[in-house]
Amino acid sequence: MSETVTKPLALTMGDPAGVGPQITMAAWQQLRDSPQHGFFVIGAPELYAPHMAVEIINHPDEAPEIFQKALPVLPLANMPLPKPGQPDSDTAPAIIKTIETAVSLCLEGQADAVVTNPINKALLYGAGFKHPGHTEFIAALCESASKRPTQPVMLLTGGGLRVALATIHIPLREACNALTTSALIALGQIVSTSMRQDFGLLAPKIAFTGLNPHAGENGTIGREEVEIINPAAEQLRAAGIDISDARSADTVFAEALTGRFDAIIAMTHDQGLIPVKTLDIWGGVNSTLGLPIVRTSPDHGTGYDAAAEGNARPDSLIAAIKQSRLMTDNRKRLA
Ligand SMILES: NC(=O)C1=CN([C@@H]2O[C@H](COP(=O)(O)OP(=O)(O)OC[C@H]3O[C@@H](n4cnc5c(N)ncnc54)[C@H](O)[C@@H]3O)[C@@H](O)[C@H]2O)C=CC1
Ligand SMILES: NCC(=O)COP(=O)(O)O
Repeated sequence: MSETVTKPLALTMGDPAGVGPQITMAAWQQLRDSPQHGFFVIGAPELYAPHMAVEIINHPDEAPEIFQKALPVLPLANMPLPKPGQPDSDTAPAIIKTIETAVSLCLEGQADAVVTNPINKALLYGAGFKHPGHTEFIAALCESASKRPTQPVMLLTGGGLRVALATIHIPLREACNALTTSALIALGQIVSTSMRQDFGLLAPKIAFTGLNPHAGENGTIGREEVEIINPAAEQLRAAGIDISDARSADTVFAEALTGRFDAIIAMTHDQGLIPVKTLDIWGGVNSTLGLPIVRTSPDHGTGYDAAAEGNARPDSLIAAIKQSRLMTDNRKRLA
C-alpha cells in the first residue's frame, strides 16, 4: 500500500469580530499536542498575537514543525482590527480572501481540508459576496477550478446523528417547491458515497424524511412523498443504495439513534438542524459533501455576544477539526 502524505488543515479566520479568533486560539491550546490535528489559520496575525504565541508562516508545509509551540498563521488579511462583538464591513474583503485561499491550498494539495470559522453573510454582500453561505461559495470555487458541475450537500453531525439536507439557504415556502426526484436521487448518491468514503461505513443505511405531517399519510396530507420522495428512493434502491421511503420526520431521528439508520436526508434546513442542535448544541459539525475537497465548520454562527463577553466555547470548532481529519484520512485510505 502506498504511503499517504499528511498535510495540515487550513482554518479560515471567519468574521474577526465574532467568536472565530477566540475559539481558534482555544482549539490550538487543546490540540497542540495532537500532531494529526495540526492546523494553520489564514488571517490577520494581530488578532491572535496579543494573546498567545504566534508564528507567521509563508507556506502550509511550515505549520507542522511550529504547531506544538505556537499558532501558525498564514498572514493574508490586510484589514482594520474590529473589537470583539462589533462587526466592521471593512473586514469583508479579507474574510472572503481567506476562504478563497484556503480552498485553493486544499485543491492544490497543500492542505488536507478546509475548516471554516463562522461568517456573517450580510456583512460580506457590500464587498461583492454573492452567496448565501460558505457551502455555495466553496462549491462555486471548486466548480470554477475543476470546470466540473458541483452539487454541494450540507451534512450536520452531532448528538449521534448524521443529517444531510435536501434544501438549505432558501425561504421555507420555496424549499417545498425546490424538491425534485432528480435532485433527491443525486443527493442520495452523494450521501451514500460520503458515508462509505468519508465515514468508512461499508453498507450505510439511509432514511428520507417526509416533508408533510405523518409523511403525507399516503398522499392525503400532501403529495410530495408519493410523487417526489418515494420515487427517488425507489430509483436509489434499484441502484443498490439502502434507503427508505419518506418516513415521518417526527420519529425518524429517534429511529436513527437506535442504530436503524446511519444517515438521514431531511427535506429542509431546520427540519434537520433542530434535532442535531437540540441533542448537541456545542458539539455539532457542519460539513459540505459532494466537493473534491473536505470542508467542515462549527455548527454555530458568529456569536457576536459571546465574542464580546469573551466566553466563546471552542467545542464545535474542535469537533470540526477532528472530523475533517477523520474524513480526509478515510478518503485517502478508501480512495
Ligand atoms: N458556518 C457559518 O459561517 C455560520 C454562520 N452563521 C451566521 O452567524 C450569524 C449569527 O447567527 P445566529 O443565528 O445568531 O447564531 P449564532 O450561533 O451565532 O448564535 C446563537 C447563540 O449561540 C451563542 N454562541 C454561538 N457560538 C458560540 C460559541 N462558540 N460559544 C458560546 N456561545 C456561542 C451566541 O452568542 C448566541 O447566543 C448570522 O449572520 C448567520 O448567518 C450561522 C451559522 C453558521
Ligand atoms: N446552519 C449552518 C449554516 O447554514 C451554515 O452555512 P454555511 O456557511 O456553512 O454554508
